[in-house]
Amino acid sequence: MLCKPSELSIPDMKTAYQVGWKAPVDKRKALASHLNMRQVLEEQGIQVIDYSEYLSATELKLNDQLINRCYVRDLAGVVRKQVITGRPAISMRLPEYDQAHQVMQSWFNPDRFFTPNGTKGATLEFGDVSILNRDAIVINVGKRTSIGAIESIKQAIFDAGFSEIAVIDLPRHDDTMHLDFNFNVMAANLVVAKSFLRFFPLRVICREHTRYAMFEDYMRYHGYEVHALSSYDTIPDINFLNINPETILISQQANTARVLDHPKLKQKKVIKVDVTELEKGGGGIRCMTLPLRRREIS
Ligand SMILES: NC(=[NH2+])NCCC[C@H](N)C(=O)O
Repeated sequence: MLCKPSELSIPDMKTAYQVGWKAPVDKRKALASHLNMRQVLEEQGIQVIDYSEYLSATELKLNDQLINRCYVRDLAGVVRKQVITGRPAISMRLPEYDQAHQVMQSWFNPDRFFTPNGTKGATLEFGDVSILNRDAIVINVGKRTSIGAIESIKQAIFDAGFSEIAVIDLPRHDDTMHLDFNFNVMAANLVVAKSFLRFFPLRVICREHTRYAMFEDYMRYHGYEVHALSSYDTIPDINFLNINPETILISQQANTARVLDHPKLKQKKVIKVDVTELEKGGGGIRCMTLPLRRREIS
């Protein structure tokens, strides 16, 4: 699932600063980048849906003006066959979460669509969630996602067949905001992470008990080597999308010589796409894509 960028341009640096963006944005350039990314995904055999195309004219009038609407990753997540809806930590994103959830709800069977009954203040943005394998899911409770939200989705995750929820608590800075600014899966046996994650313990919640594990030990336990980066350009380098197990879709701005410099990535097919204008809003390709259905791998 995607959503085209807003109909509003961000005219200058002062405005960009006030809305939490890095730079002014030209809506025409943003749309062109989006359509280009959409085309690449379709060429790769992915069925693409833009939720805004399912909104009524009145709803669209509002949606068109929501500057963060292209960052659909945060809205919801699919764990196995279960859709779980998110809840934003910043109120300017509330309308788009609501609208997208309403559209999505009409696509899925009610027993596959779970809206956690968020206890007060519980927030859950799916840029903070990463599925490691059939057993384990990693969630960052940092700047955007709260520990209370984990309580409300824990049972749904276990019911979906997972046995571990590994909770990390990353620094609450802009460049470490979501898990996917710091960490991403690169291959069946490789994850990329900013090197500072090495110092963080994870709280691993299981059905019956809780244990602690250091980040790298935990990854190793699940068969992943950590490709640790000590220098990086956060969004383009780390916020890429795995289109399928063989192919990575990454920003043109990414330093691929650095990010993809690993023996386990020699066979990887890498597709670069120019999303520079869209990255100015503080999100990258992963943030701009919400995978709903994935191919089962053996
Ligand atoms: N999954 C992500 N990293 N999303 C980034 C969202 C950025 C957006 N400007 C926000 O503040 O919410």
